[in-house]
Amino acid sequence: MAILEVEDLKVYFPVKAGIFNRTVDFIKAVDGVSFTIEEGKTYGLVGESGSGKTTTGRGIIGLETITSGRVVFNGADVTSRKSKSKDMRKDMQMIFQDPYSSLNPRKRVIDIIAEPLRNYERLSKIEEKKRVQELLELVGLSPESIMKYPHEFSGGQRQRIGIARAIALKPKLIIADEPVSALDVSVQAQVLNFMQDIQKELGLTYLFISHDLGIVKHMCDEIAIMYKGRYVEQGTKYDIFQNPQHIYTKRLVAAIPDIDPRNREKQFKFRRQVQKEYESSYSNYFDNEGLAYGLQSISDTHLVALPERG
Ligand SMILES: Nc1ncnc2c1ncn2[C@@H]1O[C@H](COP(=O)(O)OP(=O)(O)OP(=O)(O)O)[C@@H](O)[C@H]1O
Repeated sequence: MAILEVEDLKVYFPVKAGIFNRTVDFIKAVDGVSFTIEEGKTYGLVGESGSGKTTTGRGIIGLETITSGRVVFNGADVTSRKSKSKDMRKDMQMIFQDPYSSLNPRKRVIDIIAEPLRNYERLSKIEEKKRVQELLELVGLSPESIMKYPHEFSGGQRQRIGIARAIALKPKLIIADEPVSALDVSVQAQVLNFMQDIQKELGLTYLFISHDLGIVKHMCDEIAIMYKGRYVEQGTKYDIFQNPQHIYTKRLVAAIPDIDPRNREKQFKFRRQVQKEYESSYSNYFDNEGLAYGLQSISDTHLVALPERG
């Protein structure tokens, strides 16, 4: 069953200028994005900085005003802020990139994690403490940490606190925006594996936003590649990694480092070949403004932004 359906989502930011502060242009941060996420799956949104990934996530959850398009969550239209019911706000949560700035440094762990509970549930102080301790245990932190402050934890532990807060209300969908990119490489894998464990345990669905194709390969069932607010390609993990069709995707895939030294020569050749193809065939893949074309379907699961044939 589809838990999230996004149809032709656009989020434009006005550019203002002059003494009258008039809108002279728009930044098309998200420019017509459509996708569906099935319950229990992880859908990856990949792209370089500024491609519109974060704005897509923020638009869906209601942190950014949607210019046009439709968002359907669990069968209900939640496109506008007003249409987002209390249940929807509970069922859709976001994990942010930077565990250092997203946790209030002046609040104790108990207050950070209990905040969503206080907004939505009426628990006694004793029940609340018990729930927060259970959540801490679930994310692998000691229940005794409830009186500590964020600075007393490492980066990986802080992200676990952010995750505990996000799962406190037992949401259905979590939008994870670069959840490990602020962490040391050594703790990234731990947090990612832990996210997969709780996904199974709690039946969560993830919209997983990342610039790192290697991480997305590890985490996601379906993947979309974004460039300047538009999709260049969407498909299953196999479609994107074994059969990339858009030159932009090919470049990203070719750039993933292969840790096996025996593959180095092969990878180097592949990279050179892709770069040549990029230079010689750019106009086959991007329009006059350097934007991706509309998506064409090349199989049941695989969409590629190509000029219309004929
Ligand atoms: N509030 C805003 N006002 C104006 N422009 C914005 C705003 N938020 C984002 N943008 C612009 O929209 C575009 C997309 O930004 P967005 O943060 O969604 O990209 P991203 O792919 O998530 O990149 P990053 O990984 O760097 O966050 C960028 O050009 C950005 O400067």
